[in-house]
Amino acid sequence: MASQLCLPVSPRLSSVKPLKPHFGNIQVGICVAIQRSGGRIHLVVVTEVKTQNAWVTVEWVEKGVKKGKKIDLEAIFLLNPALASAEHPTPARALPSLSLAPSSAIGNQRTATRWSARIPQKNETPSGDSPDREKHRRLQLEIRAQRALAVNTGNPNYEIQSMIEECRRHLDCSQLSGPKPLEDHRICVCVRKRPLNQRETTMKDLDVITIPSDKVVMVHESKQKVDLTPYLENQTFCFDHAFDDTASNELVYQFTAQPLVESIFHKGMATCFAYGQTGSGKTHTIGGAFSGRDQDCSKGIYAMVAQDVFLLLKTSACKKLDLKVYGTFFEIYGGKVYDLLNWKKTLQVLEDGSQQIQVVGLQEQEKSKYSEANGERSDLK
Ligand SMILES: Nc1ncnc2c1ncn2[C@@H]1O[C@H](COP(=O)(O)OP(=O)(O)OP(=O)(O)O)[C@@H](O)[C@H]1O
Repeated sequence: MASQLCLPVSPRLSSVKPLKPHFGNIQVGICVAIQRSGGRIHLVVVTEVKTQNAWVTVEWVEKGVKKGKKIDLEAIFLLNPALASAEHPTPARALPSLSLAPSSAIGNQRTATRWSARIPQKNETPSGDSPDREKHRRLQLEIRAQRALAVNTGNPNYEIQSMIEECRRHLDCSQLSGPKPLEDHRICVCVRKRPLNQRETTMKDLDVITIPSDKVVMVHESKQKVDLTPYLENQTFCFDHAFDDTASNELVYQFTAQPLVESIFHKGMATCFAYGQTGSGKTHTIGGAFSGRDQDCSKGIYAMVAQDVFLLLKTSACKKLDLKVYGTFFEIYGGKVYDLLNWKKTLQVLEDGSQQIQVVGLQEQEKSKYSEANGERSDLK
């Protein structure tokens, strides 16, 4: 069984020079596995071969930064025995290697030069190791190659996406915890990341947002150095709460609108609104998730607020106060205001004698239970 691994290489790595025979199949531009001092094995690209000194220079990108290292030939052959020629016998403790050769897909020097890697066939077991260990290593290499293939094939954003993933792997997540309840702020600003949708995933759009903690949003920006080496610039922004793309509407509600509901039962005034560019998830959050054209209104913040309002009304403290719930519903669209409970009647917004903004003539409806309040919105959808 043979697998193909495609890796993009940097601009300076594209020329392929044939080497003297005792260097085996090592040549500039190929990918080889190396072992770092910490024991981690990863793929790098050969950028220079020093025939006199028997070492090669390799490069790779880590945390968005290009790194390089000189490596002894012996160490390369140890991890990549298939690259060793007959004049350079494979060391006894050789690992199964990726047998690498430039693929035919060589195009634009800077971005499209690719290298293919072949996982050794089952009967190509290098000598010295037990069959079990050998099998395990081959499996690991195969998994790694397949993962790289899955991410890399045909993805023009592969290099920058890898940098973002590398950055995420190295983020200090030690302070990560679930969101904590709101402190007593008069204004609370929260941000929610929505997942990439089907179209964005198909187009292999970049996921440039990371939520490293419950209050921080990180935006990854792809930049280029003067020598055209790509690198990441990460901007961080702090908010009262930051929700990642796995957060549910319930969680968002719990840490945003729910404390406001409680405050209105203590003579407070509260406003909650969603703000964001089109398609960012305001309707999903406030109104509920869509399944095709149907919206599950019970999973939206509107419904959760209504539910809690009527629950709190039933508590003995509120019953004594004989409180009533009224709803109004209007839309601001194209600079005009429409009353959604009164056949979209156009309304005027004016300031009253005490400098309060009023939507003049807005219809108020009394609601006595949750289903009425919730049904009201569904009818209008
Ligand atoms: N957190 C999320 N999880 C899953 N899907 C989401 C999420 N947020 C948004 N979506 C999906 O993204 C799409 C756009 O979301 P939505 O319609 O809520 O955006 P919007 O901000 O209301 O856009 P507009 O301003 O154009 O009305 C919808 O298909 C929605 O189901």
